[in-house]
Amino acid sequence: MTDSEGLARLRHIGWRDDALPDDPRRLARVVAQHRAGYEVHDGTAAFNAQPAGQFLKRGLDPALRPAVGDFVLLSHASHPVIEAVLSRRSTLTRAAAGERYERQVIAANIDYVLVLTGLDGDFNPSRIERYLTLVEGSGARPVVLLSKADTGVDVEAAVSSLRARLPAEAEVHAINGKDPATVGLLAPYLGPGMSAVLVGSSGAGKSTLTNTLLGEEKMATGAVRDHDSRGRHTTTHRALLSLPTGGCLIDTPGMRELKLTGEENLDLFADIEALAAQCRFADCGHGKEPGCAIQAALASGELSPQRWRNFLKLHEEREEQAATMEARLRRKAGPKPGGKPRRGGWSHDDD
Ligand SMILES: Nc1nc2c(ncn2[C@@H]2O[C@H](COP(=O)(O)OP(=O)(O)OP(=O)(O)O)[C@@H](O)[C@H]2O)c(=O)[nH]1
Ligand SMILES: [Zn+2]
Repeated sequence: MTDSEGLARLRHIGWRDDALPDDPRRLARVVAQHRAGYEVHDGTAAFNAQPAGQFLKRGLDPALRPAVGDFVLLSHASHPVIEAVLSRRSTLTRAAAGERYERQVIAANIDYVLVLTGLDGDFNPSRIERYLTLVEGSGARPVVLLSKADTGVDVEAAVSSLRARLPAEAEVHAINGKDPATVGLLAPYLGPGMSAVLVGSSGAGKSTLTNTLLGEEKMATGAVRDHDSRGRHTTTHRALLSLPTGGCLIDTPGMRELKLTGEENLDLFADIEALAAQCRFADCGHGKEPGCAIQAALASGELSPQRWRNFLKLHEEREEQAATMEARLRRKAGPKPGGKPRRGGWSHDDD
C-alpha cells in the first residue's frame, strides 16, 4: 500500500493529519463500544477489538479508556487488541457513577454536534438549550438544525425566538432533511477531516437527514419502519459513515440519545446567576424575599418567566442527579468503620 492510498483509507475514518502515523496498518477508530468489547474501523472494514489489560484496571480514570471516536493503535494479533489511545482533540463527557464521582467519555475527536429538532410538534427550545450545555466545554461545536422547515410552519418566528434565547454565536439553520440542497448547506461542517455526530429525539429526522447526506437510501426511516423492526438497522457498518462531502458521521445508538446528567454547567444561564448574586440575602429563595433581584427582573420584564422556569427545571434536574449519584457512591462505599455516622458532606439521607 502506498502512502497516498494509506492516507486515503484513513481519511474515510476522519484522520485529519497530512502525515501517516508511524505504523498506519495499526491505526483504527473506535466506532462503538459494547459490553463484549469495542468495534473499530480501519478505513476499509469494521471489526471487533479488545482493550488491552491496562485499560481494564480497577480504579483507572474512565477518561483514559478507549471511547467512541478515539483513534487507537491495535496489536497485529489475529484477535486485535487496542494497545494505545491517541491524544484527543475534543472530548464529550458526562458524569458517571464509578468508584468516585467522575466523568465518562461519550465521544472523542468530534468537531461538530448537530443538534436536530423538528419544527413540528418536536420543537422545544429548552431541550435545544440543554443539548448546548452538554456540548459546552467539550472542544466540539454545536450546530442547531431545525428540520421540517418545508412543512408550512412559521420558520422565521421559530428561528428568531430561538436565536433570542441562545448565545449570539450559536449557529442555527432551518432545513428540509429530504432536500438534497441541504447537503451544500451543511458541507462546511462535514468536509474532509471533520467528524460530526447527529443527536436529537426520536422522529426529529436523523435517519432522513443522514440518508440525504449519504446521497442514497442507506437507512430505514420512520416512514417505512414498523415498531418491531426498530433497531434492525443498527448494524456494524453504519456506526461510522463516510460522507460524500469528505467528512464522517459517527452514528451509534448511544450518541443518538445523548442524555443530560447532573454535571452540565449552566453557563448558558450566566445572566440569571448574575442576577441572583444581586439579591439582598445571599440565601435568597427568589420567592417573596425583600430585595430579590430575580423577582424584580421578572416584574420588569428583563427576565422572561419562561427562561426562569427553564433555569429552575434544569437546576433541579441537576441537583437530583447529583444527589442520586452521591447516594449510589455512598452505598458502594459502605458504612464507615467506627460506626459513627459521617458528618457533613451529604445533603440527602437515603437510608
Ligand atoms: N417534510 C419533512 N419531513 C421530514 C423531514 N425530516 C424528517 N421527516 C419525516 O419525519 C419522520 C421521522 O424521520 P426519521 O428520519 O425517521 O427520524 P429519526 O430522528 O431518525 O427517528 P428515530 O429513528 O426514531 O430516532 C419521517 O416520516 C420523515 O420522512 C423534513 O425535513 N421535512
Ligand atoms: Zn432572590
